[in-house]
Amino acid sequence: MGTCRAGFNSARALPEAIATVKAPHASQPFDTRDRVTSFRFQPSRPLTGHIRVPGDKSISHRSLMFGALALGRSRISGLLEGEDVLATAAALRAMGATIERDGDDWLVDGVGVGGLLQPSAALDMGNSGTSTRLLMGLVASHAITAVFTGDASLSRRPMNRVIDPISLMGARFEPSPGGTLPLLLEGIEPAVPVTYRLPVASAQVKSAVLLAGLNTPGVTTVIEPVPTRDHTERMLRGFGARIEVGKEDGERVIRVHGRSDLKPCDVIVPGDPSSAAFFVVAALLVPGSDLVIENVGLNPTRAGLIEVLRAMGGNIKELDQREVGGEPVADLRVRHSVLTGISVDPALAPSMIDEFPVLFVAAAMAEGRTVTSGLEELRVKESDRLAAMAAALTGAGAQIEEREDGLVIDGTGGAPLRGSANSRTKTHLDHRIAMAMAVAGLASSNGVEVDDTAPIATSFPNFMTLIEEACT
Ligand SMILES: O=C(O)C1=C[C@@H](OP(=O)(O)O)[C@@H](O)[C@H](O)C1
Ligand SMILES: C=C(OP(=O)(O)O)C(=O)O
Repeated sequence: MGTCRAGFNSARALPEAIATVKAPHASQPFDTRDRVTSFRFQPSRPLTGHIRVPGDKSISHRSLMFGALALGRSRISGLLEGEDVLATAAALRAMGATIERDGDDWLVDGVGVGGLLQPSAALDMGNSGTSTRLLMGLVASHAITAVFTGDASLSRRPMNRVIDPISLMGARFEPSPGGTLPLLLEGIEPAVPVTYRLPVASAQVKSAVLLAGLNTPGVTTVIEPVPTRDHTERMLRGFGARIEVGKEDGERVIRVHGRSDLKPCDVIVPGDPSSAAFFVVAALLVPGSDLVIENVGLNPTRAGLIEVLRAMGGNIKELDQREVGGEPVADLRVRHSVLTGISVDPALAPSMIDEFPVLFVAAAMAEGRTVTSGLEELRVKESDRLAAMAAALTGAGAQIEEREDGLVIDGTGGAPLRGSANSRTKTHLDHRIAMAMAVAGLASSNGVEVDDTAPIATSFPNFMTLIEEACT
């Protein structure tokens, strides 16, 4: 097993190791527990004008990670300065990378593939599954030991999906019961290359294995039966990694050749389609709206929501289609539309996995029934998003049936939601629940109370400001 540099004694039991290194939580900028803020989202005027949502979260995490592994200086424009991405930045700094703001850009001075250093304290991942799982992959093929901690939501999420493949590569884990955080990871150098077929459609698991492969001699292969977001593949190519993507027997196969240098890059991060989604649905639902959301990333592995909303009758036009930083981008013009319920093809789920909470809001005001299925993954996000949205929308006056793998929603036919005045959405530390129900409030007749808006800052720090901008 891997040799341990100074800092951790890998033979020590996990709780003791964590007690020694645990970062003081209250001082972390991404800890939401001390600043619970409830807010009542009131019926809105039409959404109009032009807005710009912040940078893509997935691309922002990856630009910091790949910049940290490159030899030299990368410049990132449009980085999302949300708490999740800042957790990634803090962890990479703790492992030797230099990451600083430079005007509106961010500069990353990398340590080279294989050059990450032993962190001297636990890596606090806050609320961020992407930070945790991708960084576990990076640490796995270095001779370092790290403890990963997170908030109450992240500490409930399953990590065995990453522990399993990374253990095959030789890394050793001491997770908390059920394969959760806090966990200790003892990396190994050299790790063993594997061929791994993903048992679950997850870009985080795919990326964790590929990132472990970067510092592993030989070829690490991931077989992806169901395609998921492909930012890791696209960006690694941009950073000069030796990576091949092909199709074999109908499945995507990705091969990364380890131990080759990454070159620094200038990355331009497009606007996040998962953040734009809240404004797309708000503009579709609030009568009189005509809103342009500029610079939205429309990578086909992320654009499922737009396809579904159009199939429901949503008036969404792509203006000025172009390429930004290797990703398709357009400005979206969205006009109020009367939506019709549909049966959502479960094959589309990976391309809109984070957008279901707000799709459920759209469905709650559509004409007729919307049926969703194949969504078991939503139960292991920041919250159980099927249960949380079923409860929240029922409180807001919608007709919902919760099934094991999806929701069935009977819409109002365009009429605003009319919840009881004292019902309150429970967000369960989940930014997407908070924002989806904010949209429900804008389209309601008497408002929707959200119990805790603090988690919104994990992915969309200026959400409230943009609502004001679009609604006035
Ligand atoms: O790779 C990524 O950047 C992400 C992958 C998705 O998670 P899964 O891989 O768990 O589906 C998504 O829900 C998350 O917000 C970001
Ligand atoms: C699931 C999400 O993020 P993560 O897995 O990074 O916490 C999300 O942003 O909706």
